[in-house]
Amino acid sequence: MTAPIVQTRQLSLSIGKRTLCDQLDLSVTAGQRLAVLGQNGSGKTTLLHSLLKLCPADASRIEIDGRTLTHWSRAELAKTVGILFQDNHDDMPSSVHETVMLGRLPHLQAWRWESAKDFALADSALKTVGLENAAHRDVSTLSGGERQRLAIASLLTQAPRLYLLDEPSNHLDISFQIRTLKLLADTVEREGSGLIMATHDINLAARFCDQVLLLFGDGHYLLGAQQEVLTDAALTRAYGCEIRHVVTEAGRFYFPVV
Ligand SMILES: Nc1ncnc2c1ncn2[C@@H]1O[C@H](COP(=O)(O)OP(=O)(O)OP(=O)(O)O)[C@@H](O)[C@H]1O
Repeated sequence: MTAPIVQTRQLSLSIGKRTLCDQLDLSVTAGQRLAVLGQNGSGKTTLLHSLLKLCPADASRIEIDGRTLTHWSRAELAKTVGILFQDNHDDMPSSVHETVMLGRLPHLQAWRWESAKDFALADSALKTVGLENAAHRDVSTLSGGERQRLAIASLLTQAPRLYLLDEPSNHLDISFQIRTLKLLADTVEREGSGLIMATHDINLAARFCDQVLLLFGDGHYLLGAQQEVLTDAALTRAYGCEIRHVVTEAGRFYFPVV
């Protein structure tokens, strides 16, 4: 069996006195995609951030490439783990091209400028997300969806071994949601990297992820193959509203019953 890229061993996450998840054993191997689902405030972002030492958690219970997080420096983590934050605030004036080049920053050796390969990766990532004609524009002039695509291009330029995505479909229209998630899923499969995405979209999770972690917000969770976890009963319990599914020629679709 392939060694996990990321693994947690009995990881518990709490905020104040509230337990978000209790004794979580998750693992993502090369090519795997895990969706994290749950109500607002159930702990999805906290889990993603804990895997990158961005919030307090017991780092000795998290392993990246077989090494506990306690032994990873920030610089090493920046080369290996890439994160798409839920909200991208670009307060600094910079161009689209400068922003996408930031993805190469962790890979640059001290006192070395970007190489032709770095520029080629950035150009290719911009083209992939359809922003090649906006390279010289200031980021502040981009629409919300274009900013999200730029953030994804930066992540592709970083080419991490583990992709952590917090609401990757935010701001994207329905066509770009599908295109972007297909692109990320294909990238992960081709590069043998791993992906964990927090999302509110059960249908995107079902379509693009093979595993699902469903958080109930009280420390309990379900983790497993997506068909096993994404049952109407489990989703209804997790979201506190009735959820059902239909099976169509295009696949399984989930919807809330009003
Ligand atoms: N620094 C903090 N101080 C106090 N409470 C916090 C802090 N960070 C997170 N929380 C709380 O922890 C809980 C989990 O937050 P988290 O952002 O992980 O949820 P989420 O599942 O990603 O939510 P959403 O779907 O709304 O993005 C929330 O109730 C949040 O208010």
